[in-house]
Order: sequence, then C-alpha cells, then structure tokens
Amino acid sequence: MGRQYDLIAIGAGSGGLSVAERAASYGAKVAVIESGQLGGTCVNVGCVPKKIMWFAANTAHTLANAAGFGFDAEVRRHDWPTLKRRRDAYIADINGWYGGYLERAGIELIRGRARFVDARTVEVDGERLGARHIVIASGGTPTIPDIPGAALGIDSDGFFELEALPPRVAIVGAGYIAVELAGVLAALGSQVSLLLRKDEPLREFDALIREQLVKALRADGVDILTRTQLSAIERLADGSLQLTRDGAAPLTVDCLIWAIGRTPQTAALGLDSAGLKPRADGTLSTDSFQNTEVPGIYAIGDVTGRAPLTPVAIAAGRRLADRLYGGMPQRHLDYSNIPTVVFSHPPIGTVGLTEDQACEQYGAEVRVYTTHFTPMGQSFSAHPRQTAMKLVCAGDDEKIVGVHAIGDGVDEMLQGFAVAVRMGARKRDFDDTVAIHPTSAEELVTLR
Ligand SMILES: Cc1cc2nc3c(=O)[nH]c(=O)nc-3n(C[C@H](O)[C@H](O)[C@H](O)COP(=O)(O)OP(=O)(O)OC[C@H]3O[C@@H](n4cnc5c(N)ncnc54)[C@H](O)[C@@H]3O)c2cc1C
Ligand SMILES: NC(=O)c1ccc[n+]([C@@H]2O[C@H](COP(=O)([O-])OP(=O)(O)OC[C@H]3O[C@@H](n4cnc5c(N)ncnc54)[C@H](O)[C@@H]3O)[C@@H](O)[C@H]2O)c1
Repeated sequence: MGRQYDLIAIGAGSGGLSVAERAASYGAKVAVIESGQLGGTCVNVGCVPKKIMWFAANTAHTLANAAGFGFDAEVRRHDWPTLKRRRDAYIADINGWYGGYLERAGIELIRGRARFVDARTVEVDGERLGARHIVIASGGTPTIPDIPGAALGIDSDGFFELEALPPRVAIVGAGYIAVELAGVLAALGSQVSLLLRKDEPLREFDALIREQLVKALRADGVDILTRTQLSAIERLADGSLQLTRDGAAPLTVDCLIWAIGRTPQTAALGLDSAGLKPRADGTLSTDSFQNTEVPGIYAIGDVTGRAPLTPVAIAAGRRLADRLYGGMPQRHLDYSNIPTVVFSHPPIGTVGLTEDQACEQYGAEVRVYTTHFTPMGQSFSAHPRQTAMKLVCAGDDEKIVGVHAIGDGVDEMLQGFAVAVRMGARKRDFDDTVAIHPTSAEELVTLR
C-alpha cells in the first residue's frame, strides 16, 4: 500500500510548494514530489534569473544615459561570466533556503518523478505513495518546433546557461519571453533580431502598449522581422547558424532562441491510470475550484493553461488548501483582473480589459483616457524613452475596467492600481485622489 499522506503535490514549483505549505499549516500530512530543482521554473529558469538580467540591462541603460546628468563615465566592458556567476549563486541560496523551509514546515520532500498508479496512488522510483488529495502542479517546459535543425537553437532554459554574450541573436516568438530576452540582450550589446510570425509582439495586449513597445524595441536596435517563419537551421563551418526563412534571404546568427510558448508537463504523468485526460495541448482542465474531472485530483499553475504566472499558481494553491483543510468550502481563485508586468525596456504593466475587449463587452459605453509623455528622468537621455498610459472605463459611472501602461517605473506602479480596479474604482475615485508629484504615476489620477 505504501506511505500514506493527506495531500501529495506533484512538483515543488510555485504552485506545489504553496499548496503544500498552506495544507501543512492546517496540520495535514503532506508530501511534495520533485524531479528537478526546488522552486520550479520561477526560481531556477524563470522570474528570478530573468529579473536579475533585467536589472543588469537597466544598469546598462542608466550608464548609457549618465552623460546627460553630467557624469564623465566610461564603461570599458561588461563581464557576462561575473553576472552569471553571481546570478547562479543567488539562485543556489534560494534553493538551499527552500530545503530548510520544507523541513521547518513539516513537509516531506520526495525526490524523483511521479507517475499515477491510480487516482489515489502515485509511484516514484518504484515506491508507491497514497493520498486522499493529489495536486498536479507539474508546470511546463519550453516548446521547440519540429523543423530540421531546431535543436541547434536554445530555449529560455538554455539562455540562462549561456557562458558569454552572443554577438548576433535571433529570437523567435512574440510573447513575454521573446520580448524580455530581446530587451536584455540588446541592452547588454547583442545585435538582436526578433522573428514574428505575424505583425506585432504581445498581440493580446492593448494596442497602445504594442505600438509603444515596437517603438522602444526599435530604438534599442532590435530588428523586428514580421511575417517571418523559419523552415530549417544549419550549423556553418565557422560555428554560426544559418536560418532558412520562408520567402526571404537566410539569416546568419551566433545564437537562436526559441520563445514560442511552453508545453505542459503532463505526458509522463500516467494520467490514464488515474482516469484523467488532458486537452489536446496537454493542459488539464479544472473548474473554478481547481478540481479536475476526477474527484480528489486537482491541478494548479501552468499545467492548467490559465494565466501562467507565479502569483497565480501560488494563489490557486493557497486557496485550494484553505478549501480542503481550512474550513473555507467556497474559497477559490478569481481569475479576473490579474495584474501582469512584462519586464521589457521600458516595462509594461497591465490589468483588466484592453480597449478592444471592453468595447466587445460593453459596446458604446466604453470611454478611454490616454497620455504619452517623456518622463522627467528620461529628458536627460540622448534617446528619451516615452511613457504611455491608458485607462479604459465602462458605463455611466465610468468604472475602471482596464489600466495599461508602458514606461519607466510602471512595473512597481501597477500593483496598487490593481487593488483599485479589483475594488471597483470609478474614474472619479482616481480624479479625487491627490497626486504624488513629480512622478509618472500621477498621470493616472490626472487624466482628462
Ligand atoms: C523565462 C521565464 C520568465 C518568467 N518570468 C515570470 C515573471 O516575471 N513573473 C511571473 O509571474 N511569472 C513568470 N514566469 C512564469 C512562471 O515561472 C510560472 O508561471 C510558474 O513557475 C508556474 O509555477 P508552477 O508551479 O505551475 O510550475 P513550475 O514552477 O514549472 O513547477 C513545476 C515543477 O514540477 C516538477 N515536475 C514536473 N513533472 C514532475 C513529475 N512527474 N514528478 C515530479 N516533479 C515534476 C518540475 O521539475 C518543476 O519543478 C516566467 C517563466 C519563464 C520560463
Ligand atoms: N513577466 C512575466 O510575468 C513573464 C515572463 C515570461 C513568461 N511569463 C509567462 O510564461 C508564459 C510563457 O511565455 P512565452 O513567451 O514562452 O509564451 P507566450 O505564450 O507568452 O508567447 C508565445 C509566443 O510565441 C508565438 N508562437 C507560437 N508558436 C510559434 C511558432 N511556431 N513560430 C513563431 N512564433 C510562435 C505565439 O504567437 C506567442 O506570441 C507566458 O504566457 C507568461 O504567462 C511571464
């Protein structure tokens, strides 16, 4: 029969650790099974190392603008290996901390790959473990297309393994990762080409954001190649890569990065044995309480395909444990109005509906307020980066249904505005809020 638990989480990433910790805090006997590094994607090959690279890129921008403030600063070079070594050490510290934290929380960590035997049992390295509740939090891995030579490229995991800055890089994709890596590499000195299947990056974002982002990427020297599809990749004698494009001349680069989305890790879970069937794209469908179609089996985080962000996985995990053990039978995550930031240069912050989505939902009742300006700090730069903001309001009382911003500081600005949107703020509430001067944020409460 094997060891028995109240709850088993498959995956020690953002979701698995959160549900485990909260369940254990209520006194449940909990095990977490992890085949890789503690902390999962976010800590090891996602948010954390990415943000460190973003800070490095910001520093490059600050240094480039220093002359505008009177500094006679000359940067001779950037040492990539130093940055990588310090970044890796920072992450190793977090991994170590997680080990101690699981012990302190009374959670049993089981190393290895879990596979269902039946709906109440999983097997890890031949050992069977049973639980009344099993939470699938197995996340995803980067998708690589099926074209000749695709394996010559790397993905975001490979990006974090790079030992040197590649001089010429092609990034394929138009989502968060493509945009963020393009900004980092361009700032640190690579010649970057961004290869889009369609016309614009971040197609699900508000039009104002997309337009400004394209301008910012171009200003930073990123070559945006639209309507571009690769059909083959070959290694040339000098070690560079030749990318064959449909209907255009080949492109030669030193590094190719695939950033075309992520594939959920469900194929090797033995879902059949538990009576579960994933969707065609491998994600698991859940109801609003994170229940899969098999009672006692739940899914949270990226594996569900819904808003694949760390705080979403954490929030879903904690709420699920509150529901199962905390005496809160209706507790669940509201997936509307989830704020999100793209760590581009400058960053993007957005919450709620885009203008197009609002028009679809509310028709003629939508009213929009926008602003473009050069923030004060940028006025001293040789190439000032613009800030743009949009409030999307609906109904007679102008309820704020969307806030969209791109510009320096919006990454830190958005969280508070997300609280206001969640609380149902009206435009007049924004207008009645005294501004903080001089900031960029004050524009959002002074829009006419
Ligand atoms: C480059 C990059 C940058 C990102 N930046 C951000 C950001 O800035 N902000 C943000 O909010 N989100 C960001 N994300 C997304 C974020 O990392 C994910 O949404 C989050 O990690 C999802 O958590 P999860 O628990 O669902 O899965 P994961 O964190 O992926 O954890 C799943 C874990 O399950 C393990 N596992 C899988 N199968 C098994 C098995 N059979 N047995 C045992 N263990 C198994 C895996 O090894 C993994 O550790 C980024 C992602 C990437 C790739
Ligand atoms: N700042 C953040 O919060 C952050 C940062 C990175 C990642 N993430 C999360 O991780 C998820 C995964 O990121 P991602 O950028 O890999 O995925 P994504 O879903 O954001 O973007 C994938 C992009 O690749 C394009 N694409 C798909 N197939 C393609 C192909 N064959 N050729 C060319 N383009 C193709 C899609 O049109 C899309 O634009 C994101 O959706 C996001 O939720 C968040």
